[in-house]
Amino acid sequence: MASTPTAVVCVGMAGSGKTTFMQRINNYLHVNKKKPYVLNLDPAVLNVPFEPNIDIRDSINYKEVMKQYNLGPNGGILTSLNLFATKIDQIIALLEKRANPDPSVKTPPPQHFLVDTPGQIEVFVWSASGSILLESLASSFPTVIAYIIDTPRTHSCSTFMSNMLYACSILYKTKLPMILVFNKTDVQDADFAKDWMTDFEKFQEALQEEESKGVFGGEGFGGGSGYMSSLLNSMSLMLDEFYSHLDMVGVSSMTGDGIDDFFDAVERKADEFNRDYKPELERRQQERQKEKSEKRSEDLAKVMSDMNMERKPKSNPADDAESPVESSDEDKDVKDDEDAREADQYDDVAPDDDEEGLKQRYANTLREQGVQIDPKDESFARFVRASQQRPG
Ligand SMILES: Nc1nc2c(ncn2[C@@H]2O[C@H](COP(=O)(O)OP(=O)(O)OP(=O)(O)O)[C@@H](O)[C@H]2O)c(=O)[nH]1
Repeated sequence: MASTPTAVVCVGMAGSGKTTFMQRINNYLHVNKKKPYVLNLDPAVLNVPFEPNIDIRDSINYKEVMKQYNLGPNGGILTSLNLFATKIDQIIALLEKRANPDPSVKTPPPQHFLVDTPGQIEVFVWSASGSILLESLASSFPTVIAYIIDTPRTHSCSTFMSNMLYACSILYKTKLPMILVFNKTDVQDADFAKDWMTDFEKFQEALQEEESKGVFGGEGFGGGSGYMSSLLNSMSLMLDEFYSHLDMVGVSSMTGDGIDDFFDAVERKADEFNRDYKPELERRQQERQKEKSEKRSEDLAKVMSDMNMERKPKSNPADDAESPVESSDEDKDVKDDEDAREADQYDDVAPDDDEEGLKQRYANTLREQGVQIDPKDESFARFVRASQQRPG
């Protein structure tokens, strides 16, 4: 039986090598005769070095969105994603069709959906449309986040910690299994990262070394403060639990090194998704459904109670007092109703005013404004009309 394809969503900071990594894994799967299905969700990318099956740029013109909505680059990407998210049902239907093709179709279904996302990581991860896209994917397929990290730029303790905190925030936001992909290992080996993630003391040693050399903060920041290093120390302790939920791999998108390890990690994370995340996802969906239906019943109850109030028969004066302006007495003339409604717009009567009292108040007000009117002969609507025609 064909297994359900796994969706691999690549996120990472601008320049971390996401697109190059996508190209590499796409190529790897083609070579291994496991042709993937590829989605590009970056509306602003000029050239994609692979052939996406679904491309946001085919349906959304990012430059036109910026022009029409008068937006800057980030607003343009966000709005494009929002517009694209409105089509998510069609996209998922298409992916499901790909995953379960007609038996007459010769080509085997893909085992992976590869998803490239915008370089502005926060636009995707923290936007409503990003959540909709991820949740919709995860409701249908095992979904794994590949967080791409620029290894040479993460070599100092503080940049490493910043990156880990970002990854942590993505994990808690998406609630999906995550693989940390330390990219560009042809330039900088990722062993240091593995050490720091598995051995707290090694991270502390590196921290002390950076401090003693005066290169704390890396890349020319120099110095640092005692406060910063103790903060980093505590954070690395706190992140210990977070690291235990992650898989990390070192790869080079340039040379292809480590890509086997990456797909091993994808398999492990897909199993983890089915075992741990899926039940949780289903529980959350059921909870949301329950909340929705409770809210609907609450709203319905409110509407019903409002209707009851309005529909109270005018059988005794006490009822009249409750609804001074509008009366839905079945026998009442429609014209009267219209008059009452018209007057209602201008009315700020206290709940215990009766109709006569209301007329009198209008008459008094109009008289004060110099309009002479006999309240006994006039409907509310005429009062209102008169008030609109009042002198001055
Ligand atoms: N040496 C080396 N360079 C890499 C590797 N992967 C990517 N690069 C380079 O890193 C730069 C950024 O790569 P991209 O793939 O465009 O990065 P991106 O994250 O998609 O960038 P955005 O489109 O801005 O989000 C390019 O110059 C790549 O050639 C790698 O494994 N090794």
